Amino acid sequence: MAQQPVTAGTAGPAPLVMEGIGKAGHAEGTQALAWLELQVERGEFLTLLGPSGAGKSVAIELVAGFLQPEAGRILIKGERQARLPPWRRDIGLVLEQPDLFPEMDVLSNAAFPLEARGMGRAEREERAAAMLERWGIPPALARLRPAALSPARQMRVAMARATVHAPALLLLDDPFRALDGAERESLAADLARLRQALGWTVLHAARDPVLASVLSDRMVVLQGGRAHQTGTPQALYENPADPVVAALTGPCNRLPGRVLSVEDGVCLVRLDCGLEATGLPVTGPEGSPVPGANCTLVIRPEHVAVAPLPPAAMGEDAVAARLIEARFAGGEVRLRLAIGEGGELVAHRPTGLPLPQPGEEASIAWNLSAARVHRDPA
Ligand SMILES: Nc1ncnc2c1ncn2[C@@H]1O[C@H](COP(=O)(O)OP(=O)(O)OP(=O)(O)O)[C@@H](O)[C@H]1O
Repeated sequence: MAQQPVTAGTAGPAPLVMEGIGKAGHAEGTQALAWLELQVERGEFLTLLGPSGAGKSVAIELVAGFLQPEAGRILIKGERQARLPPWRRDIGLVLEQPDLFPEMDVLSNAAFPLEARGMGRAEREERAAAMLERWGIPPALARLRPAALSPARQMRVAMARATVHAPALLLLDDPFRALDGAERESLAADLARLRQALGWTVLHAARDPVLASVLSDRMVVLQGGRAHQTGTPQALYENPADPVVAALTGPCNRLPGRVLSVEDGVCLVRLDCGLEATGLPVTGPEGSPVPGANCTLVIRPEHVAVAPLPPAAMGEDAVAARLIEARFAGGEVRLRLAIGEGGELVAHRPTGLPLPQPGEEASIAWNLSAARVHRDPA
């Protein structure tokens, strides 16, 4: 009898639901995950973003079935997974290392999930060869052992193996981390293109916010084993819930200060370095600044303009600054500036603009409407 085509489904329950997941950590009394709740929708690319030790890998391993939660439940396409071993789950999995079977050739590696599901040799090899080609592995490499391939190509074979059977859920535990810049960009571009074309649903764990933002529909910032903030990459970048999320989602300046007044949705802050910043928008009820509260002003480096001019020549709201250092970084220059008394700020400016020299008089003009003020925790 002809095999059913292996394609992603189009209807039914969410590919992944994690409900109230708790998992004890290695150390006594610690929680690797504490009440993690999330749902990945069909065709969605969701990234768990967080620092080392946030619980990203534990979350992936729980979904894969290598670990069991002490609390909560995991459903894949509405089906409870508690009693299912990893090989019975409707998933594909790629870890930081390709972990290919060293004794099998490239084609057999990529065909393995189809073989495990009972598909005949000719058909599974045809499908695996097609998936390898989609991932940029030409037929000429099919009969080689994985060790004969570069690490980047091995990762592509691992991607083909994880997707050849069109799993309900593709689990990626930071497969980009060990790759160099160009390989990483190229693999990410292929992943973005293929998952769009083939409708894959992806749960991805990452530390690099830029790569995660490019790939993801939504991101969950994991901190201390909990979902700290969830949103689109842009929403998290522009409106982080607190300075911690701000720092995890991209470069930012975090300037300590005190709220002087709050009126009509904007506040005035006196920074610890002596400068006053006014016109700062008050966002969200959580951590909203109140007069007298200690706070942190968060501003991204691209919202700080720098010029080799005295403040009076730069504009009304310009602030005197002194350049500490400037570093060329491709399309931008990264500047470190001293402001006020003991304050420091990083600015990223497009290359080609006139910039001050180290030690020279300069000014900054910051776009405070793009800054955020967060009340410090009590
Ligand atoms: N199998 C396990 N059982 C219980 N706790 C674990 C297990 N593996 C890791 N942990 C603990 O869970 C916490 C989260 O670890 P995890 O490896 O998930 O972090 P991570 O966010 O993936 O970090 P990284 O980015 O460094 O990979 C750590 O405190 C770790 O010691």
